Amino acid sequence: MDRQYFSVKPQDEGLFDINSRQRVLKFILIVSLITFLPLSIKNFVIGETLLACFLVAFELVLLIEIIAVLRLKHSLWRYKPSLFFLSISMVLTVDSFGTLGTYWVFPVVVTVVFLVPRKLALITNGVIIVGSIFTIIPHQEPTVTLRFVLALLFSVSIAHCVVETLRQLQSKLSYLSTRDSLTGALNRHQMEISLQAATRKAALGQQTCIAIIDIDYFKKVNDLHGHDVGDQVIKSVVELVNSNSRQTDLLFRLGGDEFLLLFDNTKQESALTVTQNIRNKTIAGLAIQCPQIAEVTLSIGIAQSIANETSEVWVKRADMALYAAKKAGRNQVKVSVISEYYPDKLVNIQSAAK
Ligand SMILES: Nc1nc2c(ncn2[C@@H]2O[C@H](COP(=O)(O)OP(=O)(O)OP(=O)(O)O)[C@@H](O)[C@H]2O)c(=O)[nH]1
Repeated sequence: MDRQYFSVKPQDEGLFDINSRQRVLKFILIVSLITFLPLSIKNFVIGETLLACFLVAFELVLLIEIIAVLRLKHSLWRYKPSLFFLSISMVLTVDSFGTLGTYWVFPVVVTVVFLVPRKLALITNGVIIVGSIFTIIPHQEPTVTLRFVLALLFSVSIAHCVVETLRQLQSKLSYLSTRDSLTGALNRHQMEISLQAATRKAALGQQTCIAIIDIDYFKKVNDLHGHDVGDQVIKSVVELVNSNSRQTDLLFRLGGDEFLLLFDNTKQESALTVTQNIRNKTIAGLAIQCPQIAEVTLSIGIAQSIANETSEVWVKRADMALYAAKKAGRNQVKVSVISEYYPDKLVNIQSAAK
């Protein structure tokens, strides 16, 4: 169950999440100012004007990009211009200073592997490595150039292996820390984050819905057939909900046999159709996957978002609709309708089609 929201392609991203990335970016900015700014001034003074200009351009673009990330929380150009100026600066450094210039290439290519998303790192390092090999040839004996090439490839390969291992570990950890281990549904912490985001969107006028889904008389399933069959029923319900909702809808396990489905930008009528469909398919679907279970049904409570409502109240309304569905005899969907006296008379529970 790789829902779009959480398949943020960690493998393709830089190694750091947005919070640690902010700390790393500040550090990079300080280090690059301390190292590259004096270098640019020195190159202006000794007459290496082209190299000095590229270093200044790199510093400037990086400065703008990092400030944008820190302030706006997103990158302006995904670091492409700064990486372009950096790669050209490296090639020009080797061209101007020969072997001395190659000393800069090693830390730069390794840093690029660690900090830049995989594809961009490959392109940047490709330009730096190929460019510096061609420019070092006139400065060096072929055997020395060969050593330089081998040492460079060795450094990049080792860095690449380490980063790939870390990315895979990061990806596994991120999966484990966001999911419920039995069903693979997202956990409560993720639910709080997603509901906060949804309420912010609701405040801006985008309406969406949540549905709380609960298996009816689930205790009896455990009591009659055992805990393992109970687990299988829970997993089957999750599979059914996932296969009957969109990739952009998110399913969270609230606990036990209760789940919350957050619809992406969906009106109440559509949420009702989807949940009715899930409810209808549950009985047939479970009969195939858990043949020992005669019948398992679902009760569902739906609530549409309201501008400036807290996520707690929104969930509470869905929960009240679910309670009404249980009270009305189970195996049905109920929708929470806002009374005109909201929030004093919080909700009316309106019966939906059985
Ligand atoms: N097999 C299994 N059972 C669980 C799990 N988590 C909670 N339960 C059981 O699920 C049952 C939940 O029952 P309730 O929701 O309180 O009640 P119910 O029998 O479903 O009845 P209604 O919800 O009122 O229709 C309890 O017996 C829990 O012990 C789990 O991970 N696996």
